[in-house]
Amino acid sequence: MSYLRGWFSLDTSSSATKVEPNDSYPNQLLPVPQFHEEDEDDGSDTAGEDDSPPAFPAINSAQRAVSSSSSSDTSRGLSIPKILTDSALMPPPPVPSLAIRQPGIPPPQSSSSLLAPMTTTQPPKRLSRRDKVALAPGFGPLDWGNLKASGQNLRVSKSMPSLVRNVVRFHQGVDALMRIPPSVLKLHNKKEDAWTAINGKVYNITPYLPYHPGGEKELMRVAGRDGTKLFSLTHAWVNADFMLDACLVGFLVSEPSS
Ligand code: HEM
Repeated sequence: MSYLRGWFSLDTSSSATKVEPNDSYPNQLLPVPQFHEEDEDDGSDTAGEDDSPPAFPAINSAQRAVSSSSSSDTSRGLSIPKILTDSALMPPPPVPSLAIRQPGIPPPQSSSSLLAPMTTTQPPKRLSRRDKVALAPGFGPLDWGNLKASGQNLRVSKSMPSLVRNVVRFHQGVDALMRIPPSVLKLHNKKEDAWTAINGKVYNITPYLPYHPGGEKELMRVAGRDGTKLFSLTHAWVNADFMLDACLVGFLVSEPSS
């Protein structure tokens, strides 16, 4: 208890008694706890233990001095915040009338509108120039996904020359991909036997032709040659690696020097 005595070496009894139950002391300040001399060490281990917390802020602290120097709490913004009723709160924003909105027609002008700016209601000009081809029933993106997952060998096509088919099958059999120079790639430029190279990988695009959203004609423009540039210029966002993974036949290599 000696350390406690140190804390309360000042005249605690007098400062504590200044706080009357009805005094309007600031909310933040707790009344100074009463300190009783009789509680002093009486020889037993626990009898003199005082569990009452120390005054906070400390009795002589600057905080206490400042707060007790002013009589009005509200003058220093120390009042308890009031809970506002619904009617005293800010009204909610108006509900946007999305239902009346039509593409290309400006929405009603309102400064508080949450609608997207007008520019996004028009389709991008780039897309309107494109020829999106109506695919035959059963040839949508999901159907292509199902065909890939079916386990059917898409690296070879029934329509391709049997010699080519056998070479591709042979490589598949030994789990090796072919090294294809441009001169060989060039031979595969017909619908029934169409290969193209995208980012160094050579794909058999014949099975994908009826599934291509841009149409067979456009896709055939890259048959028998490196289509990386045209592919990227048309739709760089398309993941050819994923779309055609089941059609991979080999890698494009430079022409062997003989
Ligand atoms: C060789 C691999 C190719 C693959 C895997 C492929 C795949 C795709 C895919 C998935 C789409 C739909 C994209 C979308 O809706 O955002 C598409 C659209 C299209 N593709 Fe390809 N494509 C290929 C090559 C080409 C080539 C060489 C051309 C020729 C210029 C072409 C022309 C188009 C066009 C015009 C569209 C329609 C774009 C649109 O709807 O805005 N594609 N293609």
